[in-house]
Amino acid sequence: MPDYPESSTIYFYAQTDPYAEFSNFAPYGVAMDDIWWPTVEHYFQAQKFHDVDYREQIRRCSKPKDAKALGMTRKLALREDWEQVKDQIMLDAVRVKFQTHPAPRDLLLSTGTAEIVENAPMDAYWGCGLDGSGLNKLGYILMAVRNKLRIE
Ligand SMILES: Nc1nc(O)c(N)c(N[C@@H]2O[C@H](COP(=O)(O)O)[C@@H](O)[C@H]2O)n1
Repeated sequence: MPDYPESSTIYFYAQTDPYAEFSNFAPYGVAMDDIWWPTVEHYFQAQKFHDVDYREQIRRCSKPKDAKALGMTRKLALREDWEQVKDQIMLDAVRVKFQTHPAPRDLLLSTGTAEIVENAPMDAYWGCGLDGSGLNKLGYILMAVRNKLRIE
């Protein structure tokens, strides 16, 4: 594994690009409260809703992009506390993913102290957005999980 100088930045996004393992769309399942979710994306999108049947419909999607599409619907009400809980939900699921699967964990640890950025053009909250000025919340979560894995 290469070493990364402290100043380098690692970008990830599509499943065909380097570091695709860092994406929530990557095929690494997570067990959350004894339920298995095919990807972090499936779990995250389902948590937007209280409706148990709809959550299960999302869990059963064959592709993460389909899970995301179901999560984007506003035909069903979002849980009222979503804005307050979504960061913690994401952190918990991403942490479980990297605790569960050695391949993405080893890749994450190999990045040293490099900055990690989700290069998502349409997402200025979890990613850096079109002009790079987005909040990159998922990148910060990955860096926090990396720190935690190091001390575990
Ligand atoms: N691969 C991919 N495609 C997109 O279109 C995306 N927006 C993302 N980013 C991920 O989307 C999730 C956030 O969804 P919400 O907008 O909050 O419903 C989150 O997993 C981002 O990492 N990725």
